[in-house]
Amino acid sequence: MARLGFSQDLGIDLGTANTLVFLKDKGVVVREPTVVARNNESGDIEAVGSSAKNMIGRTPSNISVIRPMKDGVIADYDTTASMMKYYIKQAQKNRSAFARKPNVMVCVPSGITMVEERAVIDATKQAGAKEAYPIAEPFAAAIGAGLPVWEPTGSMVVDIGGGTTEVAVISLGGIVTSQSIRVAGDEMDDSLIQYIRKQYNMMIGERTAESIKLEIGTAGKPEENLEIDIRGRDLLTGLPKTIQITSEEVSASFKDTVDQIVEAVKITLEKTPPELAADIMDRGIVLTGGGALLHNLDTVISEETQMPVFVAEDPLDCVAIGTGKSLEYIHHFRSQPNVASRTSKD
Ligand SMILES: Nc1ncnc2c1ncn2[C@@H]1O[C@H](COP(=O)(O)OP(=O)(O)OP(=O)(O)O)[C@@H](O)[C@H]1O
Repeated sequence: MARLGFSQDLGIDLGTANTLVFLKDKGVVVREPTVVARNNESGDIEAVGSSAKNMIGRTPSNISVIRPMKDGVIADYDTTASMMKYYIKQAQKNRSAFARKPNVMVCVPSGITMVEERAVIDATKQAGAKEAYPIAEPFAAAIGAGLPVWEPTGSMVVDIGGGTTEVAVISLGGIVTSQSIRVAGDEMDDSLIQYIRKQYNMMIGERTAESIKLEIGTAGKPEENLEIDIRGRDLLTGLPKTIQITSEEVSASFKDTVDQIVEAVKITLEKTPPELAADIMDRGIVLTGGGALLHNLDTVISEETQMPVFVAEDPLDCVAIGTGKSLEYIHHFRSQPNVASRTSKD
């Protein structure tokens, strides 16, 4: 039971696709899509998380489904703050009425601008945080993946989320070099939607595109050419129709995105000092984020870079676990904008 005046601090992975809340001593207690359904007339929130995601493409005119984060940053400030407030409440349902407000460690992309980072800090405070401490997403991902970030050894992490891919080399508690590109899992879904529109004159929704990716998507050429039925709207007749699509077609539509991810990894390796590059060669590159689960992506990155590549355990949870674990070092992070990369313990 919560003690008087006592509050459990939180780590939040505020992602483009998913938001996770880590409660100190408990682990990940909230794992929900970053989606909110709003009533256009009253402005009230109708649903948050999975129930709002289920409404995508299926709403009447008086309800809008909003994805308040885009490319790793806040696209709709008020909706983000309301959603975070809801998740913080959900994470702290056993909180005493007298408990102080929690301190919150919240992840931000490493390529974020000061204005974008300020918006994350302010939204987190508006959602109920006493103080909000930004932490660079790849740094949190590396901690969550169990990499030795505080040691004098090079660790390379590639966090492939919904909106951003973050590549970073970390040593001695700081980011030595990094790349952040606003291309990740959502871009693959978009490319598939565009491919089907051009090739088959058919419109599919983003939820359908994502489920095709999860079912038969691969990076590179698939080992087996699977075929599935998909349903959408014929753009010529306006009527529903079903087509068959193969895993080779799906994977070909992801090629541009996969190439951009590989390029970001190569650029980061080129900028890595030789001692650290040697460490990475020994220990390998670690992939985190939901995009790391794309079939064969580890093999493609390994072939292109000639480095060993591993997918972290629970890649979708790494950033949240990392934000939670860094709560132990909260005094090393300051509640100021633009400290994302200043993560040194000293
Ligand atoms: N099995 C899978 N295969 C391929 N992609 C997957 C799989 N599972 C999840 N994804 C994709 O991972 C992405 C979500 O990952 P994650 O939750 O790590 O992102 P996020 O933290 O919300 O985004 P960001 O870090 O960009 O802000 C989505 O694009 C989702 O479609």
